Amino acid sequence: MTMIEVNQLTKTYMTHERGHSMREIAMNLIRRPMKEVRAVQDITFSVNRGEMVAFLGPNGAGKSTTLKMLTGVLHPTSGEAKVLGLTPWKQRREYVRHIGAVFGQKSQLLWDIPPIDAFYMNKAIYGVPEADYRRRLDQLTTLLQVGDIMKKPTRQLSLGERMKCEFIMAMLHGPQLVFLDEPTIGLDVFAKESIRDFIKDMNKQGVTFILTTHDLDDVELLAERVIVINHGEIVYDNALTNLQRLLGDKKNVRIVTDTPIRQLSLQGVTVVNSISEVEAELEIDTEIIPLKRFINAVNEQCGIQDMAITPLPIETLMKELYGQGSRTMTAASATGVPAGVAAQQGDLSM
Ligand SMILES: Nc1ncnc2c1ncn2[C@@H]1O[C@H](COP(=O)(O)OP(=O)(O)OP(=O)(O)O)[C@@H](O)[C@H]1O
Repeated sequence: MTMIEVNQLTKTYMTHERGHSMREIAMNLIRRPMKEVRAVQDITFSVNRGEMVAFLGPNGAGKSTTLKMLTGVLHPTSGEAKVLGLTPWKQRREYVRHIGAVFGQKSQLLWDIPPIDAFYMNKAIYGVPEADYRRRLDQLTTLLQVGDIMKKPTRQLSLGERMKCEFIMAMLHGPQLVFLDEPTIGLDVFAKESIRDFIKDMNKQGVTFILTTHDLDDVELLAERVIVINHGEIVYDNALTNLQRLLGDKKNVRIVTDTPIRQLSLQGVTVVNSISEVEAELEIDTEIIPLKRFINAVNEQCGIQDMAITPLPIETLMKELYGQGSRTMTAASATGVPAGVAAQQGDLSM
């Protein structure tokens, strides 16, 4: 069942152009020309109930602008979005009852007040019945292992403790859809694990999540589907596992040899990190050189002492999509279908 339906959503900001030279700065005192910034352009996608979607892109790609429109904070320049059957920026009052949001860099708690009091305020704002509130608070505090810390003023909490309370705050009214913006930023490995486990648990219980993050571990551990936006346009919308196939059959190989690797000369093999004379990280294109041939050739030329073969790291995949790698590509160009359609087909026919 479709929960989010976005159709050709576009947002153009109008900003004042700033001069840099003394003359331009002086001219700006009299007249400041306006400039258009196309933050999001014609994006179309849909999300089903119960999905966990990572919404990714480099800095300035248009992620926050999209999330602001989907949470109803910002009006689009054109296009439509229906979330839970409502238009977020038009029916905001009704809409916010059904959604939650957690921002890693912004707090929804009140600095001098203990989280438990802020929770109670939210209960009143959302009109959550006492019995539902108690049941949810119990469940959330158990899952996140939050004990008495919620009775301390927020300013005394560690970042990990505060983030757990931010999640409770966002979930107490029982939202069906939750927007997460960098939910694990700055957390240590234990806090990250506990937050990620919590998100997975809530997702299993049917909550839909839209996750924006620059932490690719979050993506690998949480999201099955990835939407990548770049320069305001969707360049990939499909399963995370299919990203691998989009790049062809490339593998990452870490290798230790008997003789120096620089003597190795093979088509389809690139040294991405030279660790020592006899140890390196290679990227191999198995379409050009199948694994078996690669292993035989390396053994003959340099002698293999140790070797580990893994899929390309997600960072490499993302760099390619963000256009900083060796080639820029889009799901649409690789598959012959519009990026928004690719996910619904569930597979990339390559
Ligand atoms: N209020 C605004 N006025 C003018 N331009 C804006 C405004 N907000 C964002 N922009 C511009 O719109 C583009 C998209 O910005 P947005 O904040 O949506 O990107 P983002 O993908 O969230 O980036 P980041 O990962 O850095 O948070 C950028 O070029 C940004 O400078």
